[in-house]
Amino acid sequence: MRVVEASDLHRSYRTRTGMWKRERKEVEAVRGVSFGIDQGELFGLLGPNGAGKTTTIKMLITLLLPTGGSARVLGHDVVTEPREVRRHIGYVFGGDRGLYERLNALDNLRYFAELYGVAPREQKQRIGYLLELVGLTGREKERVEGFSRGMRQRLHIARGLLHDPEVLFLDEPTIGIDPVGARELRATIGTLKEQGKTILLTTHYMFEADELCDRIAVIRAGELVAEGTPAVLKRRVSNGHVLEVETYGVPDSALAAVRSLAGVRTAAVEDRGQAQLLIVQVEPGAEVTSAVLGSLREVNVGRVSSREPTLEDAYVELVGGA
Ligand SMILES: Nc1ncnc2c1ncn2[C@@H]1O[C@H](COP(=O)(O)OP(=O)(O)OP(=O)(O)O)[C@@H](O)[C@H]1O
Repeated sequence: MRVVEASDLHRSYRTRTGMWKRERKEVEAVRGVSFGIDQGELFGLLGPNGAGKTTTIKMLITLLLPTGGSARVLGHDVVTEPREVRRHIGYVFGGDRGLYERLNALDNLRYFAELYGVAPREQKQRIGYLLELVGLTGREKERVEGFSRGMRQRLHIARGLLHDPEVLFLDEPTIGIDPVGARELRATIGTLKEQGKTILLTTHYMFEADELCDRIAVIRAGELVAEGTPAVLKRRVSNGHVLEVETYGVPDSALAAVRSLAGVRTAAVEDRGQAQLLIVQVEPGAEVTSAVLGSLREVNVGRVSSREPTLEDAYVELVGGA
């Protein structure tokens, strides 16, 4: 049995637009999404803004009813058995709402432990353990209003784990957190996985997904466009290599010339301070370096390098144009 199973999930929203002449509009946020997550797996759901990730998660955690299709968590239907589903899941949304600012961390956790029905005699030990897990031991007597974003986010995770759920939904948990804090949070997520939790994670950081996820699904405009391990996605989309050329002012004609070369799959330009980076996805087995440099004869060229494709390259190719 799969721990999380989404079958042809649909969700549309009715919205009203216009101040005077009110028009009803229907937005199809999720259009037939299916996937499964196995016990102990860390599954990543990736996609651009507005792709339907949060809407999908909200249906799985029983906060939103599907308008079509179905989903089960640990065998329980999210529509007909929401209480059973909630008993076994925890969720953490990025951002810093949902904590009591005037209370300290410990009292926040005590309050939510009570709310989630954690037995009184277990509360003390459980809260102590979670404070340790998220690295807030020693800060628990401080009011949340003085906490940094990273500390709040760690407290959110502790809150989501109070009732020791088997399945965790983490929606952009590292958003807005500094690199050191984000790294610590990733380590915490890794620990949870080692403990056997089944986790669904969304993130906009591709290296994070690559580092943490066993399997990834990419969603675009409400539909899944790819699914597989990070390695498979990288190979499936970009089984060649990537050539990077540092340049200073690439005219469109030169870019077009590079794109039309045999062996070049795609080429794009990214700004890097004063310079620009020309990123060329190369077909497997093709050798295009001298031809690319030939197309750039009129252009000031800096460092030239070749590298393996990253998950971000694969992602950009998958959702390109979204
Ligand atoms: N309550 C709502 N009412 C109307 N439309 C909504 C509502 N919530 C989401 N949408 C729309 O549904 C679509 C999917 O939104 P959703 O929040 O699921 O995307 P997302 O992939 O989580 O995006 P992000 O990466 O920005 O968080 C978007 O077009 C959004 O505008």
